[in-house]
Amino acid sequence: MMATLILLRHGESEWNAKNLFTGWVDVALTDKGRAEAVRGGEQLVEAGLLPDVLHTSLQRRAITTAHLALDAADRHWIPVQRSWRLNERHYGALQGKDKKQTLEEYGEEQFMLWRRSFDVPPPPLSDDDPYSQAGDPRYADLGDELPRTECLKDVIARLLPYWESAIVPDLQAGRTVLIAAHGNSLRAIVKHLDQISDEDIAGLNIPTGMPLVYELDENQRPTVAGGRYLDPEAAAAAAAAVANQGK
Ligand SMILES: O=C(O)[C@@H](CO)OP(=O)(O)O
Repeated sequence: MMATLILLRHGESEWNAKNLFTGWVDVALTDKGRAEAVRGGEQLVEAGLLPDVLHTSLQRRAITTAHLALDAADRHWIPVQRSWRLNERHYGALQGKDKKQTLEEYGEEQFMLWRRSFDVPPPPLSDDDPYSQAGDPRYADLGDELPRTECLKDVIARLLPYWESAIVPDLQAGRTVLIAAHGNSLRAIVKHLDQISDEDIAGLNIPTGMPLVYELDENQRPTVAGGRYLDPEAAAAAAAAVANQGK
């Protein structure tokens, strides 16, 4: 069965505004981020796209964004499933670090390897770091699976089991599925959907608070590669700004 998938990165967070690496640190939305989320919901209504089910990460910025967007669309009541597998990429020892300072300290090549390479994770975050998630009750069930750092390849490996077991069944039932998640967990989904190479995915950036819509065939393959943003010009400008963070 054909189905519609809507990918929504959270609105601007407090650490997006401060230009800090965030990863699994559970920061809130800024006022601008909250407004982006509401606007995202209004865009869904304008496009006639009404989600039937919601999937989110376990992180506040995605959960709040989904709530604000769905509330604006009068769809706040739809069923929701949350999973750590949709969380942002764990940014290891970079969590809490300033992006511009990191670029200056380590140089552009290393900075971009950590930020956008497919398989080079940042150094791991120690469990006694103030920005560690060790001991966070929401991840208590993960045990040894709790990441201390991740590259995009790691994100895809932990996300795909959830994609297959929780999201694909909703798509197969013909539901309109909203996934509210994060820059790098959504890059992982887009890479999978559009079969983007390990090299080319480095150039793909996802803006905050802008719905990206895919029509999927019965095998969950996009009918149009890359999907479509509901406001393509604004999305292109915002994605370019994400690409240039740190500069
Ligand atoms: O800090 C992060 O967690 C992510 C998303 O905000 O940043 P980046 O775009 O640099 O991967």
